[in-house]
Amino acid sequence: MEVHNVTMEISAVSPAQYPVTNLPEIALVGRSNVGKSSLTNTLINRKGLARTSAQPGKTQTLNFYNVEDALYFVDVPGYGYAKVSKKQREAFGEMIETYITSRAQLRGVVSLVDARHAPSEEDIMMYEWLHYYKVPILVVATKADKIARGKFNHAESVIKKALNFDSEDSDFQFFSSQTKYGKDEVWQWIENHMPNKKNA
Ligand SMILES: Nc1nc2c(ncn2[C@@H]2O[C@H](COP(=O)(O)OP(=O)(O)OP(=O)(O)O)[C@@H](O)[C@H]2O)c(=O)[nH]1
Ligand SMILES: [Mg+2]
Repeated sequence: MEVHNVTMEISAVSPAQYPVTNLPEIALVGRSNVGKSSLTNTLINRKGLARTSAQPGKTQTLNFYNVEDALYFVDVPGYGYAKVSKKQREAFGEMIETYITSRAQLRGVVSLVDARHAPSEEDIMMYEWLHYYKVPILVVATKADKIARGKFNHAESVIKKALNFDSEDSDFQFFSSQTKYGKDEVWQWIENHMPNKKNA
């Protein structure tokens, strides 16, 4: 998709604040600092629309980015950030769970993991949980610029094995917001999950 117009439309913590539209939505989930906001910026060709930071825990609400009035990207707070209080972590968990289980126009979830490491317990739980709710999942192994191409196959099999990856309803893609590797493929996946996709 050629993206010209993007606005950060709504910051929400509860369903009453979600945008009232029927546009399809794609959510981005993953550990804090894994690169969700960077992926958002890369996909929409903006350097700093989604706030990124070397400090984890930057994104604290569900941020709805209206892309070309065609869909929303929903940037979700990262999990697994130790410095967030237990209470806040529970509130984040509830916010994400409510969104994913109740949002009719959610078309798919991009679940980010770090290409360099085996998925964490929380990555595995997130994948199992999305899978349980039958949400289409694209596992994106990000920061791929930090590993050599020759290690891609190995890294992919480590990640898929740990996740107990089910290729029936999940896809996998390496990605780098630094080199833009995988950007077209991620867009293609998103477009394939739009209700009005062409050539369907
Ligand atoms: N080398 C490299 N660094 C990346 C990549 N993606 C993100 N980063 C860096 O990782 C850090 C965290 O990126 P963010 O996009 O803010 O991460 P986030 O997942 O949105 O984090 P939270 O909002 O805390 O959940 C930043 O310093 C980014 O510059 C990538 O593909 N390659
Ligand atoms: Mg973020």
